[in-house]
Formats: sequence, C-alpha cells, structure tokens
Amino acid sequence: MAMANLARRKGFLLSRNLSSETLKYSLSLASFSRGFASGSDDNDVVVVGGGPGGYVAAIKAAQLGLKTTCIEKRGALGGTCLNVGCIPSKALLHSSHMYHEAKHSFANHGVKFSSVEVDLPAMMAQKDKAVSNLTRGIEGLFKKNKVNYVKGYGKFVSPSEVSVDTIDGGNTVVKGKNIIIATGSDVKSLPGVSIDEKKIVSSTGALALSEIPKRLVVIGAGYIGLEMGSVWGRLGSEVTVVEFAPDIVPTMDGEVRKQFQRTLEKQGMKFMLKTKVVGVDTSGDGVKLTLEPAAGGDQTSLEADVVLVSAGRTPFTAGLGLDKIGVETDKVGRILVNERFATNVSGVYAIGDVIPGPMLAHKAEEDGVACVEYIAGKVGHVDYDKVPGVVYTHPEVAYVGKTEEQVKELGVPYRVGKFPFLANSRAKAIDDAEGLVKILAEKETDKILGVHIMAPNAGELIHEAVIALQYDAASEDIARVCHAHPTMSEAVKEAAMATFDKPIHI
Ligand SMILES: Cc1cc2nc3c(=O)[nH]c(=O)nc-3n(C[C@H](O)[C@H](O)[C@H](O)COP(=O)(O)OP(=O)(O)OC[C@H]3O[C@@H](n4cnc5c(N)ncnc54)[C@H](O)[C@@H]3O)c2cc1C
Ligand SMILES: NC(=O)c1ccc[n+]([C@@H]2O[C@H](COP(=O)([O-])OP(=O)(O)OC[C@H]3O[C@@H](n4cnc5c(N)ncnc54)[C@H](O)[C@@H]3O)[C@@H](O)[C@H]2O)c1
Repeated sequence: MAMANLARRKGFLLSRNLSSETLKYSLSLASFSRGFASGSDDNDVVVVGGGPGGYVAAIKAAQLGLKTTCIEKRGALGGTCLNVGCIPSKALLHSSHMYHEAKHSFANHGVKFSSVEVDLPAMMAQKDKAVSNLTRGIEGLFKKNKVNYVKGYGKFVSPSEVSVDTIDGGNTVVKGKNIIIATGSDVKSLPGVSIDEKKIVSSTGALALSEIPKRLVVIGAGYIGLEMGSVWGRLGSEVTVVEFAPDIVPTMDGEVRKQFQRTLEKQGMKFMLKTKVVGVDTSGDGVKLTLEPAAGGDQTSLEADVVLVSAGRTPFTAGLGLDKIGVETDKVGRILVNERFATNVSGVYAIGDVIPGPMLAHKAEEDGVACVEYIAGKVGHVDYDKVPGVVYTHPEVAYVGKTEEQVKELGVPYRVGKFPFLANSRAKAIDDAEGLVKILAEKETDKILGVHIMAPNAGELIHEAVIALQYDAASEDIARVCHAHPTMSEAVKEAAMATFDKPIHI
C-alpha cells in the first residue's frame, strides 16, 4: 500500500506539468501509451462510449490534465446503466416495493388505507425523471471538467482516429493519442426467440411495459430476471422463471441462494430449473413457449402474455471497425486487454462490459479510472476478486469474495460464522427480518475469504465486508469493532464473532 501511495503521489506531481520529462516517465511506466497532445487539435484521450466505464474514464482523464473527448451514440450519457439498466430498474424496484408494502405490510404497522392502486404511467414517469436528471447531471460534469462531448456513432479509421456519424446527420473525425473503447454490452439473444420489445422483451422493454402483464415468463434466473420479475410480480403479474442451470444466480453462495430462492417462492415467484426454452409462438394473443428439460426429454408448453429474455449480455462492438485496426477479441467477442487495459494495438485500450470480468457498473468505473491513471503514467488499481455483487430484490442479496463452494474447491481449511436477522434487534423492530450474514474465514489465519448477506439493505451492508477484504482483515477485526445499536450492521459483527469465536445474541 505504501509503495502504491508513493507511486500515486509521484505520478500526481509529474502529471501537473506535462513536460517532456512527464512524457518520458509515462512512456516508461506505460510503454504502450502514445503520450500526450501538445497544443495541437489532437486529444490526449478519446473515449468511445459514455457509460459508467466511458464517462468516468473521460472525467478522470480530464481531471488528470489530459485533453479528452467522449463519443456517445445514444444522445444521452450514462450508458446502459443509467438509461436502461441500473437506475430505471432500481427506480421501479423501489416504487413497486412501496406499493407491495402498502398493500401487504402497512396494516401490520397500524397504517390503514381504504384502497391502494397502481398508477403505472406515473410510476414510469417517476423512473424517467430520475434517468433524465442523472444523464443531464453527467453532461454538467463534462462541462465542469472540460470534457469535449461528441454525440454520434464512432468507428475506427486508424488506431488514432475515430470517424463519427453525428446524431444530427454530419460526420467528424476525432483524433486521439490514446483511444479507450468503452462500448459496453447488449442483450444476448436466444436461438428461435426474437425480441420485439412488445410480447418478447429484453430488459429495456421490461422497464417500459405499458400494462401489467397477467402472466410474465422470465428466461434466465440471473440478476435481470430476478429484479424485473420482482418488479412485475409485486405489481400483480404471475411470474414464472425458466432457468437452464440447476440453480438460480450461479455466482451466489449455495446456502444463501437456497434461502433466497425460498424467499422469492414465498413472494409468489415460480421457478422451472434445469429447463430450456426451445421455441416461442407469438401468432395468438399471447405467447406460447415450448420447453424441454435441459438434459433432453419430453416437451411441455407454457403460456404467457409477456416473455422477458434475460439470459445474459454480450459485448457490443458492432460497427466499431475493430477488424480494421486488428484489435484482438476472444471467442465470445470480448476485447482482450493486459493488466493496464491495453489491447494488442498500441494506444488502444478497452474497459467495462466489453472486456472480460464482471459485467457491473462499479467494475466498469474502476476500470475507467485505473486505465486513465496508467495512461497518465500513474498507478491504477482494480481487484476483480473484491468487486461486490448485489441483487436488488427484497430482501437484497450482496456478496464479496469467495463462496463456500469456491473455498472448498481451493482446499483451504476454513471456518464459517453465520447470524440470522431474526436475532437482530433492528430487523425485528421494523418487522423485516428475513435473511442472514455468512462469513467464511481461513482457519489458520482467520483472514476473511468471503462475505454473503441477505437483508433488506444488504447492498449497503456489504461495504464493511468489501473494505475488510481489501485490507486483508480477519473476522476478529470486524468482531472487535464497535457497531452502533440498533442497526442491521450488528448482524455483520455477530457473524464475525461467530466465525472466530461465539456470537452473543444467538
Ligand atoms: C436491466 C439492467 C440492470 C442493471 N443493473 C445494474 C446494477 O444495479 N448494478 C450494476 O453494477 N450493474 C447493473 N447493470 C449492468 C451495467 O449496466 C453495466 O455493467 C454497465 O452499464 C457497463 O458499463 P459500460 O460503460 O462498460 O457500458 P455501457 O453502460 O453499456 O455503455 C456503453 C455506451 O457506449 C455507447 N456506444 C456503443 N458503441 C458505440 C459507438 N460505436 N460509438 C459511440 N457510442 C457507442 C452505447 O450507446 C452506450 O451508451 C444492469 C444492466 C441491465 C441491462
Ligand atoms: N444488480 C445488478 O448488479 C445487476 C442487475 C441487472 C444486470 N446486471 C448485469 O447484467 C448482466 C446480464 O444480466 P442477466 O440477468 O441477463 O444475466 P446473468 O448472467 O446474471 O443471468 C443469466 C441467467 O440465464 C441463464 N440462462 C442462460 N441461457 C439460458 C437459456 N437458454 N435458458 C434459460 N436460462 C438461461 C443462466 O444460467 C443465468 O442464470 C449480468 O451479468 C449482471 O452483471 C447486474
């Protein structure tokens, strides 16, 4: 850590003065970097794509004193996450949760209504307002940081030039000494299931349905399927999730996943695991799906009004001209980069969903910052093993580090400490006590290997664990830290106590 800080400070001092000495330093640290602009029209950094990876990289580059342009085709900044992903889905998750609580839980707290109903257009308008405020906010940040913003579709004409078909019908060529590809991802289509965004929708269509479907079939029990299934289930749809694998959310700890599935089932979600969709027929009023066991066998059918395809996402590089400049990709189309986000083509970098690694907004942001720090001759830092994952259902499930299955596979002797929210005073006080904290630690050293939380606010609670893992903390470190009472966070402390010794409250 001390070394990294020293290198950061050194890089900072040098980057304030873009002299030939700076150039030498940055070239020696990042030999693939083509250096910086010196008074010409060329940019030091051009970013293609204005999502969480791209816009954050652009702002950071400008903050480091680099002349920066960001090219974005959709006419709004924020990418998938802000426009059709993280933000609109969380807006609808919150609104639908409020409706569900009002309908099913408020009376338990002594709050009674004569009636409660959904105003779907108002709910959608609230979501759209949140999105447009935030996208405009990023434009404001670009202005504040002097990032040049070009609205249009970019394609490489050479490793240092991007031709942009602008959204107003023109064309311009943007030149850059360093070009960062941050073009993100798109929905993965399934053979024989064509998305029309009406009856068969991707997440984008599922975020903008004009009516509450009576029957919603979700293909894929991953993040999108469970979050969007929860939204429409709370608003009244009968939700059936068809999943090819034997389990929901394959990346989750097995024990937590089982509890999570039971909770979702109690909420009314139905699961058909080890099942594949082999055909869809949209010729009638609704949709008729043909299903088959994943291992093969007799076909069955299932009727739906709307089908959500959420079986993963795929890197998006269409029309970018990667072949023209020879950028290498893997067999699923992800751009291959080294530890400094450099592709095989000198001066061309890639970050976010378009490269291997978790397809998450916060990971894309970290990539973006680290990538431009390297370009500027500084030290960047991203640790993919410590990127938290959160499913924003109710309760939420959040995790960081290894699952128990992964620890077993490593063959490291380990201890497990668990604490249920049923024994947490705050969770009981607010009558929202479903879930647990589970901590895995190395037996010999007590070093924390993984933390898994299912709780109403697990997505917030997990950051204590992320910091602990980042600092190589032991479970005893968390257990001996004073936690405020009454808070949900006390369950993290108690689980840590259960890991290295004994909890108090169970
Ligand atoms: C429904 C949904 C919910 C999600 N929820 C979460 C969540 O809660 N938390 C989380 O961490 N992640 C979430 N994600 C994932 C998250 O959205 C992505 O991981 C993240 O957006 C990736 O950022 P990115 O910058 O790599 O790419 P993107 O956000 O996809 O941005 C890429 C941008 O590049 C632009 N572009 C592409 N090609 C070109 C070109 N040739 N020229 C110009 N512009 C171009 C695109 O228009 C796009 O705006 C969600 C995704 C979906 C679909
Ligand atoms: N809360 C969040 O952070 C959040 C929310 C939404 C999306 N995302 C990101 O977006 C990405 C895409 O989300 P997603 O839910 O589409 O993908 P996912 O990878 O999370 O889940 C896809 C699921 O579909 C299943 N599947 C694959 N092919 C299938 C088939 N033919 N039939 C049935 N099931 C099939 C997989 O086994 C898997 O369980 C995720 O990787 C995630 O990182 C994150």
